[in-house]
Amino acid sequence: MSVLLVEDDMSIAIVITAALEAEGFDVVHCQTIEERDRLIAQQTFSAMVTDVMLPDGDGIETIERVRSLRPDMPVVILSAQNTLDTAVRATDTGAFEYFPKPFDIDELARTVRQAAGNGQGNVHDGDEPLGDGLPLVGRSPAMQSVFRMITRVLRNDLTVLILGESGTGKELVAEAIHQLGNRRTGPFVAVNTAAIPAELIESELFGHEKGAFTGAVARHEGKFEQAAGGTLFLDEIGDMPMQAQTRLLRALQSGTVRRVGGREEIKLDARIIAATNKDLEPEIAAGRFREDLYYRLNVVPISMPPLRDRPEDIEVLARHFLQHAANEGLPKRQLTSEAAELLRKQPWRGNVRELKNFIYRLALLAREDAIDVESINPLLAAESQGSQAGAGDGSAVDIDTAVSQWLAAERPADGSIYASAMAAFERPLFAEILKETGGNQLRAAHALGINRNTLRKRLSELELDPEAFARRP
Ligand SMILES: Nc1ncnc2c1ncn2[C@@H]1O[C@H](COP(=O)(O)OP(=O)(O)OP(=O)(O)O)[C@@H](O)[C@H]1O
Repeated sequence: MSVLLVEDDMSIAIVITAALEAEGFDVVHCQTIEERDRLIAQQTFSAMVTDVMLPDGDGIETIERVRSLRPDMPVVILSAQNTLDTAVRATDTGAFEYFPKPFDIDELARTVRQAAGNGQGNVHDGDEPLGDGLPLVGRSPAMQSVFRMITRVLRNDLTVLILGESGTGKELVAEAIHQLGNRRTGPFVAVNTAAIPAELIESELFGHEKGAFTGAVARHEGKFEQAAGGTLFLDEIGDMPMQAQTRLLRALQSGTVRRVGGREEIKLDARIIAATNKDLEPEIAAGRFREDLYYRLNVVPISMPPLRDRPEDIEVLARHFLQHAANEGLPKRQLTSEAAELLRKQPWRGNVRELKNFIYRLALLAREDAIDVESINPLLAAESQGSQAGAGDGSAVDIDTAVSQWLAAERPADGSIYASAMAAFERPLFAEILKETGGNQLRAAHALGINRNTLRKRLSELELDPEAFARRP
């Protein structure tokens, strides 16, 4: 069996040729689209392995020519542009498989064997319009497998369960599946099942009829109905109350929902994507999560790796967020490579969300257009102080304790408690922000979200001198 390899990077071509020959294939190698088209017209191959960026064009854009001559030849696409967009473009061509570079050569060889053995390459019909791509970035192998999983569920309605710590991008993945998938013309309805009071969750999800319970003054459409023709994203599924879990399971099993207090069976027409940051197996063992519901939801699991396990994504994410911040009107900043290295070394316990917030703050507060280590250090110091202050019970800063301690120690005369408390809070707050901005009042007012004149007035009332925070050269 022979395989056509289209790859202009000779070192990669040599490695792939050796691996495929070891699998028993004859490898015909060429470096351009022109040669590819000529060879395909002359000869039949069991499979083709092709790079995307070739000297005379794009290997994906021109794939139709290959398809029209050899519709049944499986195609394996290799790409150095590790974006979700490329993964989607590649799979939308009907490619048998897509491999982001760097890839595991043995896996590639196994895949080619499988593809050639199958004799048919079309996973998708290839006629689908392409999605717009989404700003989901990442170059780590872990994110590349997330992209591949996404591409596999775009042309079907399988239920997807997205697992991962808070801030790893679960909701963004759900949106990507919706926006790039078959249901993109329908609505995307997201429900945070943990944020709805237990007694309201059923009526939120399934709707209710007028008079179903006290307060049900009118008929209400549930989220399942609202998502008809589109996608229903059930977030924080691990925190769903038991009774609602039972109703959800029944809905998924029967493919219908019934409004609370209603008789009518409404056909379910939404793709379900669920997500949780909880490890569901211990929840099942503890009797807090229904095992049968878990199996219903866990048809295609996608695991979002924590950011600390994929430091190679930090720099691309940081640059991506700086660009976004600039698009939203913040100053356009560049990151020096030393600064990127420093960001890579941080633990980012809040994952991508924490990094994103940090980058936006940096974009706002940095004094120079080029963000270097000196601009980052003070902000990192402020972050770690913040997290130490809240380290006691692992929660955020305990403001309640601070208030009661302050009242116990400093309680002013009745009638002036509010003003004194506000001053007590404002003083360290303004000092902290001025420290971050090196005494720049304009930036501080921006960061605080208050008018510059208000800030100036309050500083003078509090007898805080912004000059005291100016950075010394
Ligand atoms: N790979 C990524 N590329 C670009 N932006 C990302 C990526 N991952 C996450 N983000 C951004 O980080 C933020 C947090 O992501 P998201 O809300 O999807 O996380 P989550 O896992 O659903 O969090 P939670 O469990 O707390 O709901 C969002 O603003 C999202 O746009």
